[in-house]
Amino acid sequence: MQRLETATPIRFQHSEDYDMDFGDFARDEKEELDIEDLTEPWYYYDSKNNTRVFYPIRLGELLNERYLIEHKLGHGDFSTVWMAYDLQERKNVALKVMSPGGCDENETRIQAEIKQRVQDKSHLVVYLNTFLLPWKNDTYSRALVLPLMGPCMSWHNLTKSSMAARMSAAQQLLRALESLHQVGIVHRDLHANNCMWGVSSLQDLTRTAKYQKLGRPLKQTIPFVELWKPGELVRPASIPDELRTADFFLGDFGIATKLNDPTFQIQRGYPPNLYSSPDRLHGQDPSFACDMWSYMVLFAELYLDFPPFWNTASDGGIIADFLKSSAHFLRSGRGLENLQDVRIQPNP
Ligand SMILES: Nc1ncnc2c1ncn2[C@@H]1O[C@H](COP(=O)(O)OP(=O)(O)OP(=O)(O)O)[C@@H](O)[C@H]1O
Repeated sequence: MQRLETATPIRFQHSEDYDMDFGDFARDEKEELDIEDLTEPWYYYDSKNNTRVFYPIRLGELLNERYLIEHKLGHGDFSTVWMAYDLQERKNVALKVMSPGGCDENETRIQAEIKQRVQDKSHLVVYLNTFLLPWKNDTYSRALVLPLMGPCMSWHNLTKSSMAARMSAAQQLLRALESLHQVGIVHRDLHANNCMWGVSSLQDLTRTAKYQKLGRPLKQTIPFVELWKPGELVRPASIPDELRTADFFLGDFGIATKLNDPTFQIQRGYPPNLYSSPDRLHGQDPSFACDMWSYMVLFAELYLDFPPFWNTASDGGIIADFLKSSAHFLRSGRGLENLQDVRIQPNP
């Protein structure tokens, strides 16, 4: 069996974790397309014409002499998120590795503020630790060590949840927002991908057993870019429903800000249109109201299984969408068939 070689001797929980099995490389073009469909685009790693370059990482790499990268969890516009095993504390964590010059400074600062000032953090995904990863020049990528979460909110998992579980999620999310607003923090990016269910502990499992539950990683070397260190595109883990818990969390504070504190710069950025309050499009200052608008969209989604506005590009815009979804909702539960075809002329 091939062994993991590192400068410092490391201790694993299970002898088989010394194994170098970190998933499978794609064998053909179809598997490469499967990966590319679900991962960050390769050109995010290219420093040419790119202001937010991603830090290349590969499975099996040991970061900060402590975090062994075992799987991929997801990515955003500013980061990649990996499942890692913390060899020091012997637990699974999520590592959010942010590209320099994006929202990294703001997210770290807001998270520090949350850690220090927010009383009830039980529904917020707040960092456990943070460290810097050096590039070959004087640049650094900031990594946040986060508690490992389950899947994001999606139609797929809502349809498998009882109404009681969905309303409990709505209540937990409202508590998360309340605890932020109490200290003057506005999230500004509330949407389904930033809301996550909890996950049952994978604590005592070997890496092989974790791969059996989450799917074996499928990976390819980052193509087309001349990298300064090795890196891989990895298809994210798929967390099965049986591992999802009823706990609900709010994460991603990249564009959050603190009201009435000029030392916090307002980051550019919006949630997806579906969740964005109209005042944002008119350049209004951040307020608690913009979070509450997005919260009500999420609440409607939790209640109905589908978002209240889903087709804003269609004739009639957002008002028509709203009426269409109300009609759909009323028809499904209360038998008002005639509301089916609501059409409104676009406002000139
Ligand atoms: N603690 C966690 N545990 C498990 N998965 C996570 C965790 N944090 C983030 N993820 C996954 O990684 C994805 C990207 O994370 P996040 O939204 O924080 O990145 P981002 O770069 O700030 O994104 P955006 O472009 O939306 O601002 C999430 O949608 C989620 O799937």
